[in-house]
Amino acid sequence: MYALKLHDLTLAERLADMAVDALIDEADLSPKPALVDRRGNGAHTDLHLGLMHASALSLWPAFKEMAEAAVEFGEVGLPLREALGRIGREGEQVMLVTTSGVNTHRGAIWALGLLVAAAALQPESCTASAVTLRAARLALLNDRYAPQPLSHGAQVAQRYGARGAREEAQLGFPSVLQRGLPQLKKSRLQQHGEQNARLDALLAIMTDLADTCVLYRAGPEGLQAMQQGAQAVLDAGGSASLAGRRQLHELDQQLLALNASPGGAADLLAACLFIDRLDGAL
Ligand SMILES: CC(C)(COP(=O)(O)OP(=O)(O)OC[C@H]1O[C@@H](n2cnc3c(N)ncnc32)[C@H](O)[C@@H]1O)[C@@H](O)C(=O)NCCC(=O)NCCS
Ligand SMILES: Nc1ncnc2c1ncn2[C@@H]1O[C@H](COP(=O)(O)OP(=O)(O)OP(=O)(O)O)[C@@H](O)[C@H]1O
Repeated sequence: MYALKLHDLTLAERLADMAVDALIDEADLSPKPALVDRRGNGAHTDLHLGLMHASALSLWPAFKEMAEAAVEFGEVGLPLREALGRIGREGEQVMLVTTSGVNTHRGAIWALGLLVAAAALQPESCTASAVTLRAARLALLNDRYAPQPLSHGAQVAQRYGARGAREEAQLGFPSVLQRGLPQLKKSRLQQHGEQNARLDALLAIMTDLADTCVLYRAGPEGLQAMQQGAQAVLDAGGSASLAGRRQLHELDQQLLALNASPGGAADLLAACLFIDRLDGAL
């Protein structure tokens, strides 16, 4: 009887494992303000934790296929970009079948798909800055086959001129590189515990993000409440401190009252956890 060893997995399989792990860790992290977590559904009537897990697992083949496409094409270019677009759209259909039509991970497929492909292109060069730069170069290419639906993100981009998921990737994930990852490392160094460090990373992302989920559901008022409330938690000492926890509870209540779920920030936390694990892992 042989046990399957980690290094028996292909590069694409290991990257798909890491992407799904990041999604499950994000979903499980609690207490996240107004998001689905171990406590409940947050501001979502149509989501729950089991659905987030099932959705994350259903995306494993899509992430694997994206990594395989990157290995096959071997360089950043339109053929790879358009293959990723096709696989991403197919992954979205699998997600929607799994969830009976509910959007659980649309933004996550986009962000993690690009990052998985960027990692597979050059596994020996997977520092945070190297992998986000390659992901940005992929995101900048125009997929000729992408449909142009009037998505929630497109609607608030028109209404408020907000920078959404596409631009965040095209800029090389500044919310992850400049906010999430530094805060994750800082809170770990302060011995705040891994769960608190991850919550602090999510809050750091929320302080500055134009989260189009929040803008669509609650307008600029909701976005301001999210950004300022997240900053208040960090200023009070972060999620590991009692004062920070009180602020976090207040932020949760405020965002729930506004129906303002920061789904974009949650996706970027998953991206942050993925990148954090990538460095030196391949
Ligand atoms: C670019 C995407 C995310 C569409 O973006 P758009 O803003 O138009 O759509 P939508 O309103 O549905 O929002 C997408 C999701 O992004 C997340 N998000 C919201 N705000 C932000 C933000 N500022 N930064 C990052 N993510 C965000 C949220 O989870 C949101 O639900 C993507 O779905 C897409 O275009 N896919 C096409 C298929 C493709 O090319 N796939 C490639 C896979 S690598
Ligand atoms: N833990 C989480 N809880 C809730 N949303 C999350 C979580 N993690 C990631 N998300 C992201 O949030 C998005 C879902 O948010 P939302 O329901 O506002 O999207 P929508 O489909 O645009 O809006 P609506 O629900 O109004 O139809 C998904 O794209 C998903 O990637």
